[in-house]
Amino acid sequence: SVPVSEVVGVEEGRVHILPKKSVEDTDKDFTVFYVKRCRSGGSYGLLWTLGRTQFSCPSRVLRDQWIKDLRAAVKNYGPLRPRRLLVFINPFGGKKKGRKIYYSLVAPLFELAGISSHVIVTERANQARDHLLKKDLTGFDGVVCVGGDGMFSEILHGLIGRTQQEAGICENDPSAALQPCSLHIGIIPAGSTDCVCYATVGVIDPVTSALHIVIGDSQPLDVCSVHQALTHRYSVSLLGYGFYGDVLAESEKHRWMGPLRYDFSGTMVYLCNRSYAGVVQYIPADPVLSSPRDRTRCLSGCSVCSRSTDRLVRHPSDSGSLHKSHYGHFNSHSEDEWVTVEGRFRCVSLTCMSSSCPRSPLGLSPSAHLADGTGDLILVWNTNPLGFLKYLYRHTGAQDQFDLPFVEVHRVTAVRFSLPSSKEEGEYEEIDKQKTPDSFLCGLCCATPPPVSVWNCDGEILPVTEVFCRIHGQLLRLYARGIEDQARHNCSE
Ligand SMILES: CCCCCCCCCCCCC/C=C/[C@@H](O)[C@H](CO)NC(=O)CCCCCCCCCCCCCCC
Ligand SMILES: Nc1ncnc2c1ncn2[C@@H]1O[C@H](COP(=O)(O)OP(=O)(O)OP(=O)(O)O)[C@@H](O)[C@H]1O
Ligand SMILES: [Ca+2]
Repeated sequence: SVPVSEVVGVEEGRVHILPKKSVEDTDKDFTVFYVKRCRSGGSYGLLWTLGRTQFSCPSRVLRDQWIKDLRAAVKNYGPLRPRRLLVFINPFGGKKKGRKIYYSLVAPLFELAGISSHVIVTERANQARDHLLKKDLTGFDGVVCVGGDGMFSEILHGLIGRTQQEAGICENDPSAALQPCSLHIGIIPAGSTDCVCYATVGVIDPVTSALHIVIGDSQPLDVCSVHQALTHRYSVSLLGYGFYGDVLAESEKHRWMGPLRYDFSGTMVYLCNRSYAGVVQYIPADPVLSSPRDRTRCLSGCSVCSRSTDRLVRHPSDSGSLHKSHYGHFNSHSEDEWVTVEGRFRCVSLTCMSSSCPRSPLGLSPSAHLADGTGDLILVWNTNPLGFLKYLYRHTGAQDQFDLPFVEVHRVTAVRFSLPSSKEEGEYEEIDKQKTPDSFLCGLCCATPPPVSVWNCDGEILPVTEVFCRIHGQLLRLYARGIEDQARHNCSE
């Protein structure tokens, strides 16, 4: 059996869609297309492909009746199925195959499902963000991003910005309760790093992602806002200072290497053996609800995330509406709720989700949740080179990277990072001014290592040191359903 919610389309005759469309127009046949699951070699989640079954009826009348009823059933069962989508393709992302991926694998599925799309192939960086901020978006049910994490970040900033503009909310105000976005985002992976796709679907596969869009799956997602002075950025996968900031800054110099630049830069930065002084403050999340060390995984239908949705609905300040952040009373946090730690760190990372990716199949924080309104703060204190290598290496397998004496992980709702006050006032500011991306690292020959790092915000450099971050529960919705548990589904190999 196939659940009606997973039927993609019903066509007259004997029809094939992928890899190429062909129609044999017969009077008594019809073809049903649906989601078919298969195991994915190596990845954590399940691959979805387009299944098809042909039916033959004794008469044309009966065939037409079947088609009509099936189509009506599909329509009734899919309240969130998109009808009209705005699609942005980054033609230069990853292996520059965005256009081909969209037109050969995704567009035919949209057509089969009766979805109309307005496609924009971008001509410059930030075009998609600017479009979402300024242009008319009436009539669209969602936005599709064909590209990698960088392109997703554009869509994220455009959509959150537009939603706040329309709601009259000031994004630069760290205490503002941000308005959740009403348009869904679909990610068709076509970049060199597709971490958000991997962490929300479990595989990097355009057809799987397109099918999640077609059937109108909905996965809420926590977003971290990062504030400094009067600027703000958003992050979903990694906000990292120290090692991850340095790796990103170094990798910008080696763009020509493609995705390999992260391994190269990672090795270089590792060999530089740096640590940075800082003061980290955080507001712990309610420990009764979950813990980053509880060894659970946020999978499709996750109960921790569902309870968080319930909290959103029940919260008295939210007037029973899902479309309001449950951190509306942020200002009511008194200073004594903040926990403060100070010292030298190899890295300070904050992630709203597990951030699993092919490089690290369980992710930066394997038990983090996609939509629980919290983030995991990982503090790696300064340690010897071998210890830090052990920490990094544990990301590649199932060994617990938090079970090390110099690593701490906290589930939090807000984080502040600042420089220790013992330093002469203004000293760091001076250093900040001198720092340019080119002189930031000079390989292994550095005589005087820089005293400050930069922040890596989902793969983009934030050239600031002191930040204030807040997790906004379920600010976004993706056309996804989280990682499906392989054990709960029958699937072909
Ligand atoms: C010994 C093996 C160590 C393997 C360590 C693997 C740790 C992997 C953790 C990955 C976390 C990814 C989080 C996602 C971030 C994305 O929003 C962002 C945008 O795409 N990506 C990056 O910033 C890109 C950040 C990329 C960071 C890659 C770090 C690679 C480290 C390699 C270290 C080698 C040391 C070798 C010493 C001999
Ligand atoms: N037409 C364009 N020309 C140049 N840059 C673009 C264009 N469209 C989008 N971009 C930018 O390209 C950057 C990288 O895009 P994307 O994430 O899709 O690919 P990627 O190969 O995974 O990149 P990276 O690994 O560098 O993050 C994004 O930050 C986006 O703003
Ligand atoms: Ca979370």
